[in-house]
Amino acid sequence: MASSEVVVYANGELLAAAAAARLVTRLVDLQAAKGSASLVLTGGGTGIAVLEQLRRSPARDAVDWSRLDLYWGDERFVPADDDERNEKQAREALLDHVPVDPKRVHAMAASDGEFGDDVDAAAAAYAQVLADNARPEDHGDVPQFDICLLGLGGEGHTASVFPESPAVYETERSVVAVRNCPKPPPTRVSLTLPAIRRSHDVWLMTTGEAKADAVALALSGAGEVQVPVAGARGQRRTLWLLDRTAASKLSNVYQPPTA
Ligand SMILES: O=C(O)[C@H](O)[C@@H](O)[C@H](O)[C@H](O)COP(=O)(O)O
Repeated sequence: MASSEVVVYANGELLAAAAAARLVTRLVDLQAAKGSASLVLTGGGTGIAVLEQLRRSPARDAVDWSRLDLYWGDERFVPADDDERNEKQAREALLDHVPVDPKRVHAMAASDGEFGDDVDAAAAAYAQVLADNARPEDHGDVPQFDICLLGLGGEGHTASVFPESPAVYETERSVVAVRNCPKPPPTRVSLTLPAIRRSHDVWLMTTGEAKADAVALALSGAGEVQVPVAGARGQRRTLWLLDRTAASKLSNVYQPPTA
């Protein structure tokens, strides 16, 4: 398993802008190499801020948006038009402004969608979407995502996988329903850690003092049951993109000058 890399930015604004620039370059390189790319989006303030910055980037349309496969790491199980939906926030921030191929945008079901309020059916259906999009070279029922973007919570959750929750113990399924989620809204659909680990690259992006303990625990070898983000590792690369406050409990990492 590759070691983690840490990059610290002076503040959250710079982190989001630099992560967006990094994403453009990586997607362009992937498309140059293999004609397409796959990206897993995340909810949360930092994840959406990166998409906002990507929309505003002068290099944005160097990406061939029509050859990008888009997935979500998790989704709030609420009506499609609810402002809490990660998909709605992603569309407003970026996807409605670029020419993505609708057939290649794989959103998780909403609670007023085809499965109604059956969140287990919604989770199973998304697992099937992943299986349907896995190729023989992926060796399993989950595509080998090129990049998986994730945020994290102060207690160590990532996607909607929380400490000591049923989801964190899941070793077989790629997607699960989450109930009584400590972070509202309470009902969600989430990739599991084994599914996240199918990614080539995992980029963990967060800001704020409140995340510093979880960052330090995850990077110092904490177990994934207590600190789920510690289990969010890429096959090839695990990249932590932090601002100075989120990195404040780390030693021997380069801290840039305050902007
Ligand atoms: O749907 C969600 O809520 C997210 O997927 C969640 O995992 C989020 O990324 C973290 O809670 C960080 O959120 P902030 O960046 O807003 O702190």
